[in-house]
Amino acid sequence: MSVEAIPPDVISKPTFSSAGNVFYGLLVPAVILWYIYWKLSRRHMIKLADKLPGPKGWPIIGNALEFRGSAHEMFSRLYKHSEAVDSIMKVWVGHKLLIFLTDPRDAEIILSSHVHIDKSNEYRLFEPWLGNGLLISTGQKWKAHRKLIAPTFHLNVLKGFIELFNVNSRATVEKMRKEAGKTFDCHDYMSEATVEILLETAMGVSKKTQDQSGYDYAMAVMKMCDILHLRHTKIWMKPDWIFKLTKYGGMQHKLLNTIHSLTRKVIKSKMEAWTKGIRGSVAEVPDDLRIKSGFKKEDNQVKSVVEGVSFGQSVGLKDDLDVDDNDVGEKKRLAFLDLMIEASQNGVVITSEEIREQVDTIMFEGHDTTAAGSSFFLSLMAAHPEIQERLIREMDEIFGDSDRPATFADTLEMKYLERCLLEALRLYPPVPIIARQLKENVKLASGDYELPAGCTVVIATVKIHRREDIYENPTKYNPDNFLPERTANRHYYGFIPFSAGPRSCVGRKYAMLKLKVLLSTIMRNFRIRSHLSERDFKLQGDIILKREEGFQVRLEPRKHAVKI
Ligand code: HEM
Repeated sequence: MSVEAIPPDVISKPTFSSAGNVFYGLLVPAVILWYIYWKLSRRHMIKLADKLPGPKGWPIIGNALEFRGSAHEMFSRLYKHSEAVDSIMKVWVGHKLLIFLTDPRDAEIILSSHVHIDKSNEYRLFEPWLGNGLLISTGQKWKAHRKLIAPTFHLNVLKGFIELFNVNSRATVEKMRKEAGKTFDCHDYMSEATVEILLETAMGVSKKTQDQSGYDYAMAVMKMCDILHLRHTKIWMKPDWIFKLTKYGGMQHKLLNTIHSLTRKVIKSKMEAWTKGIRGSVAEVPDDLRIKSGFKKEDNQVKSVVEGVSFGQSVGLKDDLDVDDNDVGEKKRLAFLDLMIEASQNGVVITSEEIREQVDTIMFEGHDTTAAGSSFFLSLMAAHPEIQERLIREMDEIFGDSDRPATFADTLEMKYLERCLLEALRLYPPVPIIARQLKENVKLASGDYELPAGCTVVIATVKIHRREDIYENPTKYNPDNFLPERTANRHYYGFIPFSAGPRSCVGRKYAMLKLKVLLSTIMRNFRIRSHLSERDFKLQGDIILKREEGFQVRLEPRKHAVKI
């Protein structure tokens, strides 16, 4: 029979099925061989992991199916599993071993160490965005840059930002006033405000000279976080070559253009000012505000121990942000981007590419975290009217009917606001987990467990903050949890919204001071209302903790509103 005589469908079928057979015939043994090789090469890790509690998984994929569904579903599922175990839980995601820790004594072993400071592999996905900036760098580079950057967030630098915190907080109140009476998502306003405040303080440029608004930047960051979260939780999205083929690869490319174009403009405009001999922020402070808010001598006389307690840190435990003023020479007391540029002029300490990476890092870490923290704070005020009334009384005691801007001394008087804020960061820590890659085995303090080298250890801050043995009635929003007598004997690692130890947050004092000025300005002008209670919060354990349904609130202008 000639080939032409065979009908086409008869020819194509066996050809296709034989190619498929060959493919599957090779794939299945390849996967089995890889699995055997992996089991043998990781037998030490697997042996130690077998002794740890955790949900049962499947061969090869492990517990990867736990990470299906929306960010809220994933968060709730993992949270539920963690309730079935004591203070440690292992999860296999394919061949990756994640170990969640929820005991403050174990968190201390990891976070206080100078050995376990390497970020886990998951942070690698941030590289196209943040390069090798402070958040993900390691070794000598991290050490040198941390030493350079930490002093730029010293309290003496921050006190110089108070006027700009006020100017921007008032502008935010003015924008929000348009929403009075309507239900809206306050997170959008908080994001824009925190980006613009960073531009005008740490970066020292005027938000007016940036033709792209802080809002566009903040929205691009939010979408980037969604993509990164997707890649963290869906194992097939991890290899770069697969990711680039998906629609998300193209989206990431566009979002990074928006993000990097803002940071490039910021650096360019700062460099121009620098070459003209201008140091410090070029942002405008209206004359009347400058005169009224001018520095009081006593602001500078606040002892660092008061500042230590006031900023939510335990007395006696100091880190590189708590250096005495005498240790920080006059020259070093420059704001972040001023100092970066000065250092780069000397050539050796930091290159211009490294400056770009650090600016991207500070812009991201400095705005999304505080936007989430302030949005949770406002949502909680709406959900707890009696707490809100007490806070408003404190505002009235400090400011009376006056529309004067807040001074640094005022922020120290905001004791109840501080407690409300710390309690918001306890129940809803903007960074809900912290992950590290272990280079060596680690014995835990909470039980007879040993973590194997090579695993990813995840400090579950959000769970530590809700432990019954640390907080009475732990899921209740109760600002009195931060009364001095209650914090005095608490385990230091029982409250770690800013992490702790050598890789703790460099921006924590900046964050607290800025939030006090921003939130007090809002509370002097509005009462916050909502039809939702705290039980309705659907948490989304993204890179940054958020509410899936958005931060819906309604504003009720107060009688003695601050005049703008
Ligand atoms: C409420 C606000 C904030 C919270 C809850 C927060 C929380 C944290 C946490 C938990 C870490 C450790 C992350 C990890 O190890 O994976 C961290 C690191 C960091 N934060 Fe913040 N942060 C806040 C605000 C800020 C601000 C305002 C800035 C800068 C202006 C900032 C800059 C950084 C940087 C650069 C790091 C990396 C430090 C290092 O690895 O040496 N953060 N932050």
